[in-house]
Amino acid sequence: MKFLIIKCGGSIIDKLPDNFYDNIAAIQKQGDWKPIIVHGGGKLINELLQQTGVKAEFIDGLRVTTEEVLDVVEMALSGAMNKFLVRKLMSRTSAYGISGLDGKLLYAEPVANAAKLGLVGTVTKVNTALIEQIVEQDNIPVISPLAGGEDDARFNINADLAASAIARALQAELCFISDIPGIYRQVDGEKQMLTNVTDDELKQMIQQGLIKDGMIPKVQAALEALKQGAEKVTIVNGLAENSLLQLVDGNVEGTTITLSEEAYHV
Ligand SMILES: Nc1ncnc2c1ncn2[C@@H]1O[C@H](COP(=O)(O)OP(=O)(O)O)[C@@H](O)[C@H]1O
Ligand SMILES: CC(=O)N[C@@H](CCC(=O)OP(=O)(O)O)C(=O)O
Repeated sequence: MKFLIIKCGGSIIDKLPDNFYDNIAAIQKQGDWKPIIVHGGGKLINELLQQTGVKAEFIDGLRVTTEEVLDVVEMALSGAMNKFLVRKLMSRTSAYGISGLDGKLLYAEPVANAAKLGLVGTVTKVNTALIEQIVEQDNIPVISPLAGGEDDARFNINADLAASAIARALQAELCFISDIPGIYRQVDGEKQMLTNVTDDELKQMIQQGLIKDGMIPKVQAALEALKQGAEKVTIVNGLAENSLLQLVDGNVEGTTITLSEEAYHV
């Protein structure tokens, strides 16, 4: 079974065209690939926090998470965002919404700098059997990035990193759908969209400050997947017509991230 992890960012979910969901259903029907959705919802979390007067702070693209913030994160991700996506797919095929907390789908430990980030976790275990069971029953799993932990702990997981952990555990292909059509390099005010980029180039771009904010965990997630054997990770323009069907046909409209030549020869 070949799995395709499609990570949908909260920045774009409300703008994705019907054709995007049609493509997911078509891919499932074709049968070569088993699509799995992992979603974020950062934008909605920000809006809800703003309404309650809590300030949203980020360190390198990760949200500083207190218990109070985590209540909102859980409500937004495992509630509204998850069910929105399930409904979109239900009219085309069968989908099963599940939080990473349920059935220990995602198990995490506190992140290294928990002193600053609070209740943010690093995924240490993925219940692949549970995901496979959902897929075998012809459901598309729709996963929200919350995780359980020791005792009754719960963690906020950046959705890009959750998608990468799931992709690694299932040896799956990973693609990101975000509010940008790909990774760009901005030099002297001019934006250049990159069709192909290597891990070395990305590391350099982070150092140069050319990759910022939410793109940092996305790139980190991509590099982790590549290190663990993924051939390529893509950032796909979800607004383009038939973007996902083109992806499974090997034509990416967006950015393809691969390991550098040197890395292949290590
Ligand atoms: N070099 C870059 N190329 C593309 N996007 C970048 C880059 N550096 C920073 N970004 C930012 O990353 C954002 C995408 O991350 P994020 O807002 O977390 O989206 P999502 O909700 O899809 O995960 C873009 O909207 C853009 O502002
Ligand atoms: C730890 C952390 O940053 N968690 C994220 C989880 C949601 C997310 O990643 O949503 P996007 O994919 O829309 O960015 C957050 O609280 O915003």
